Amino acid sequence: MERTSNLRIESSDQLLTPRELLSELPATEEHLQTVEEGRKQIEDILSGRDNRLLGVIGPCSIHDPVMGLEYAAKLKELADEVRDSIYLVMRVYFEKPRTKLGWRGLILDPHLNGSNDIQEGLRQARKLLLDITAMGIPAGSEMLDPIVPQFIDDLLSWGAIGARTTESQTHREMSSGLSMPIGFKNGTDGSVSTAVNAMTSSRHPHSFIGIDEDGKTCILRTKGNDMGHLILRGGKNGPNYYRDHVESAGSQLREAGLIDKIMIDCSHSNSGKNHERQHIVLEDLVRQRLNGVHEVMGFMIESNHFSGKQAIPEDISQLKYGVSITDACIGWDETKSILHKSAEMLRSGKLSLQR
Ligand SMILES: O=C[C@H](O)[C@H](O)COP(=O)(O)O
Ligand SMILES: C=C(OP(=O)(O)O)C(=O)O
Repeated sequence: MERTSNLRIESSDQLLTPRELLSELPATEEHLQTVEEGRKQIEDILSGRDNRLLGVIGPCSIHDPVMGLEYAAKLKELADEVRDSIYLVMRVYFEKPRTKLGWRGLILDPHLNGSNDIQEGLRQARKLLLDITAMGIPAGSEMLDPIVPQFIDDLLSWGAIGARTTESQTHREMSSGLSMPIGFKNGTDGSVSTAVNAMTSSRHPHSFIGIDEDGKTCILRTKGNDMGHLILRGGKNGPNYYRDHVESAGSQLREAGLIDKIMIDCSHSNSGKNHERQHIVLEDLVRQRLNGVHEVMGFMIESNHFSGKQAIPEDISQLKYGVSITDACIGWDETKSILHKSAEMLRSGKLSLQR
């Protein structure tokens, strides 16, 4: 075997098991109540029982848990202020898929220096989710590595499958066994049918190879996830948040017998990767909703303490506080202002969002 196998494996280090991490950092009744309440509110919005918009909002990626927690404290206040028209879930993204190469997120590389201390990354991620849910804020995250959910998914109220992995069999199977509602992004090429196919697949039971709480390889047999939904994020030919796109996607979903409530990603290819355009997308989707486009059920916004982004400096101590190290985000002042104005619009039925 040594002659033909593992030829490109440099080394392998044993990781603590999910059970070990969960007993080191256990969820209490308080955490579980936040998670369950978040899932219930999201399910109500997806099933049309709750008429509010769902907003998944937060940094493109978490690179500093302290900063993430400080963001959560601000979000808590804002969430309470807009709660009557918008239900907010914090975007707590720990894993980054990359177009080519780049920093892969807090779980993979918590020290931001390529040392890839994954065990510490998992610990920091779980600890932050405990701190956020203890504040009563539901959390959502992209599910990228199929082993990672065993370490953190008890603390998540919402999950996403990203544009680069919506077509992946592994991610469809994983989603079929996840306990929370899962949003599927359309493909990076703009293909909505990729996500519709993913939703169809993940609604059904699957059997695949995974790990259990003790890290033992096992056959996981899933029940299927009936809370899959579509996220329109634009594609290589431009945005896909306009009314025509939404209505056409809605028809595709109904034809496939799937949930026809759609989340619109205000960032990525819907903003042309220009964070300063996210408010335009938000205004448009709120207006659509007020004009009776019932498919629009929510939005995603990339927001941080301060706007823009920064490259990771050689000397990590030179990082600017509260600025994204992945996609550019809007800052907190703009976040507050556009969410308040959206909430006001939804409340009063007015069709314009003044900044
Ligand atoms: O939201 C995150 C990014 O858009 C995604 O991870 C791809 O990033 P990249 O194109 O910079 O690699
Ligand atoms: C990677 C992301 O988005 P997408 O999959 O749409 O590129 C993201 O939301 O962080």
